[in-house]
Amino acid sequence: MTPPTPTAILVEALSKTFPSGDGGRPVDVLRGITHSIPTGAMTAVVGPSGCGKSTLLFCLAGLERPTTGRITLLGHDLSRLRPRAVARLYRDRIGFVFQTYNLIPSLSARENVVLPHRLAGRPVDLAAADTLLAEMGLDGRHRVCASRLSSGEQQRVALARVLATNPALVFADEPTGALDTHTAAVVLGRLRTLADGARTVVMVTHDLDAASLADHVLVMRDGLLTARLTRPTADSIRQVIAARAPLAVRSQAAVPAPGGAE
Ligand SMILES: Nc1ncnc2c1ncn2[C@@H]1O[C@H](COP(=O)(O)OP(=O)(O)OP(=O)(O)O)[C@@H](O)[C@H]1O
Repeated sequence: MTPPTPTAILVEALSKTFPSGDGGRPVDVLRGITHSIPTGAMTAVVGPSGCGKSTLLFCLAGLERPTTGRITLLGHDLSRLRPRAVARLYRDRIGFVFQTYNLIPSLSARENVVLPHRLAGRPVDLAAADTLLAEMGLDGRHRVCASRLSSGEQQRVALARVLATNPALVFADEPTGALDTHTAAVVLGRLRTLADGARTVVMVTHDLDAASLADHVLVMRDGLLTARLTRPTADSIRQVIAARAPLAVRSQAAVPAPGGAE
């Protein structure tokens, strides 16, 4: 296996414009983002609702095609990758925890967790799936149909499904959105452990306490990256979001070390 490169994702001059639904002006959701996301670290993306966080995540993950710019994902230029190769990357190296969970409603929690292995024709370890579900606080729920699980339970099954494939890179869109504080801490702890184990985690979140567990925090506003913070506290992230100042000002003044902007 080739050793991991220090950069998991390289984003160059990324823009994304959506056509307007009502025939009006197109919407520029991402407006020129250049950044690199390091391997083996946890990166959180924060910013006001509608600033483009999920769109950025989907572009980074190869699930949304950029309007302009280039994304290099685990060493692959996404614009040159055929859909089958993207599918292979997902099968072998990437996991995505969707905001909408994307479970198969008619399958049990356990069958959802082992589904990627079944689809890939790999051996299935039901006991390991149950252990993961128990770790997510879903002990005894493995036989329950996904459609009968609460939102918070579905969210944790979705994470267990990703963990089951032990991916090199995990994307998570609001992974604690439906969870109470205790369960959110469990989920975040698991994502943190992944990064501590040299996996790459990229998470979109509204929760600044969750973001403060990340090694790097990207602050977005109006389709732009406005700050990059290293190991910031929740308060320093809040300050940066509130400051609405240009990046240069923010990086010198708003965030004290060690939570300073890069
Ligand atoms: N497929 C699409 N077609 C048209 N507009 C879209 C599409 N997807 C997203 N948008 C628009 O792009 C903007 C950014 O959406 P996005 O979901 O990326 O923001 P966000 O920061 O993740 O928001 P939130 O925090 O509320 O989830 C929004 O105005 C949204 O309506």
